[in-house]
Amino acid sequence: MFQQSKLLKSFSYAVEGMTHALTTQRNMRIHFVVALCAMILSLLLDLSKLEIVLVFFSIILVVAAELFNTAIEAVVDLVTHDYHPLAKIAKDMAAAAVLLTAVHAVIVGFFVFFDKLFPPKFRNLQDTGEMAIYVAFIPLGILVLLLISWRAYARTKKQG
Ligand SMILES: Nc1ncnc2c1ncn2[C@@H]1O[C@H](COP(=O)(O)OP(=O)(O)OP(=O)(O)O)[C@@H](O)[C@H]1O
Repeated sequence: MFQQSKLLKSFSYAVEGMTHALTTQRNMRIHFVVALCAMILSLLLDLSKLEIVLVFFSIILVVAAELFNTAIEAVVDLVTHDYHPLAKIAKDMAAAAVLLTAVHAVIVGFFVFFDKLFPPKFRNLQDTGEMAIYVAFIPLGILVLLLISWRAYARTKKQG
């Protein structure tokens, strides 16, 4: 009985945290609306088990990252409201983590929903053209990684 009420309490704290994030964070509200649309689309379209798991995994990843981001922002603001380079690093990194999960979700959404919303027969693309759309993500990913690496390298050189 005692254990059960402890468990219920932990659950209610978690719901409280989620509610707080939803009330205070505009980005969280956007994530919720997009997640709702993705779930409704998943219901309407004929998705495989793996596709459903991927969609849910992506949603949970983004929401969890946003919760961590909000938690980090709260802790940083608790420590200081003055400008501090470490506060900036903490907040920027937390924001970067959310961005990464959001990019991942967009890629998963594209791979899962695109063909179902726009079946290949309604598009004027040959097989090679079809593949090119999907494969385009790879050079794009490589380009982004190289750009960030180059930026980091340039900064290290500048700092001596
Ligand atoms: N105390 C601080 N010291 C240095 N830079 C800060 C500080 N607080 C915020 N920043 C900078 O301002 C940016 C925005 O911080 P802020 O706390 O306003 O987050 P936010 O815009 O509300 O983020 P989110 O949209 O995720 O809620 C941070 O990413 C960071 O670069």
